[in-house]
Amino acid sequence: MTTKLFRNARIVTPQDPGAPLRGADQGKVREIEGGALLCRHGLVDRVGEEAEVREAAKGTEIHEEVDLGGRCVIPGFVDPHTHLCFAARREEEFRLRLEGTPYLEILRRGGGILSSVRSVRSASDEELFETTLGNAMSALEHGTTTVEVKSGYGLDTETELRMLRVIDRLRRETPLDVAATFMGGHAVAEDYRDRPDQFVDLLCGEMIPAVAEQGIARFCDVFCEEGVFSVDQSRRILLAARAAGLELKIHADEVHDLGGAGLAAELGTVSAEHLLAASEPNLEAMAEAGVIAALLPATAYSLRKPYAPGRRMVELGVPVALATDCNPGSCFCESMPFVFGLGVMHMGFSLEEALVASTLNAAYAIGLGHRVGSLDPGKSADFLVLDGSTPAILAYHAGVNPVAEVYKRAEWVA
Ligand SMILES: N=CN[C@@H](CCC(=O)O)C(=O)O
Ligand SMILES: [Zn+2]
Repeated sequence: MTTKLFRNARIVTPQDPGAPLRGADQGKVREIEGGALLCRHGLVDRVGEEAEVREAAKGTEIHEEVDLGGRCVIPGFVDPHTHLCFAARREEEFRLRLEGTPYLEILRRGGGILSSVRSVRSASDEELFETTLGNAMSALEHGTTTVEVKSGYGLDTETELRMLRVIDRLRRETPLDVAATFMGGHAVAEDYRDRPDQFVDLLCGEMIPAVAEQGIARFCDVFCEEGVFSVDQSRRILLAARAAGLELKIHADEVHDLGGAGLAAELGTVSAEHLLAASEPNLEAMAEAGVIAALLPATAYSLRKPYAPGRRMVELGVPVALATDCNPGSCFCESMPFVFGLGVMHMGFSLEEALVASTLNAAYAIGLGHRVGSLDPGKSADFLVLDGSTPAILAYHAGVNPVAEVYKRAEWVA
């Protein structure tokens, strides 16, 4: 382990007050011209103007100095919502959607998520890992240094556990920090199509206890949506998960305003996802309960839906995070810069608000705010060198990868 000094950078980072930023603070960042970052044992030790950092480092042996050429440095992206563990793409379905078939109609016909369930069940562990690894490495090249990954293409105990083991292998074999989420409540399994409550029984009575016993997931998530799980069924699943020691997330009001955002507030989930159709009173309730909105604009783009009311959420005081939702159906996108750009161009976020949403608040959305998401002393030295001098490059240089270099724990990884 060495001490490294990264210098000649324009550093832009949120400063962590110990909680997600919201309301007027959603865009609060620190900008340091001529900045330097002193890293020790893979952690941030000092950050500030170069002279100040050097002064503080006096007497410390610096093993390596890196000149970052005046480029912009931001914290590594945290992607707090993905389904990137899958076995096969669904290009044909994308074509169907372009031709007008709604996303939920494809699921109702046995395609969509259920088609991914069939391909995951028939893939070997190695095949599943290879595809997952490819998606994760692409995310890393686009600046994601910490990622949440959900199961949910198994829908039976054995395959859900298998997915979670693959996700755990991703954590062990790549530089990424990985948060695992159990999402057996992603759709009603085909065998249970006519008896969804029995599938909920299976989730609560068998799958959740098995996942909790193995300790391989931190969160439990559920798809609360018309034709998938009702608010009551979602509540049952989430309460069983909480009783088993899992933390909660919910896919809420993605297509219809079913009241998922209200359930998130009622249960005090860590985050609520999507929220394209959420009602204003339920968003107010989320603000009151401190639930983080994990917004997924690349999904709105891919589904050709109106974007979630991100600006309004900031006004209401809901802490906002951004994520890719990378999955083979509704949104095949592993690029946080693309998501950042959509947030700025279509959701009314300032550059600083989008930066906080995709770093610090995203870290809090997966319970890792104390370790990653900002360049504060004591946190993991995860940072990106952008191909530009300000974070504007992320939205301005569209359709390409504006991330020039990726460092994880102060090591160059991409
Ligand atoms: N909407 C539910 N789940 C995913 C899509 C999963 C899929 O289509 O495979 C989402 O968040 O968009
Ligand atoms: Zn999702």
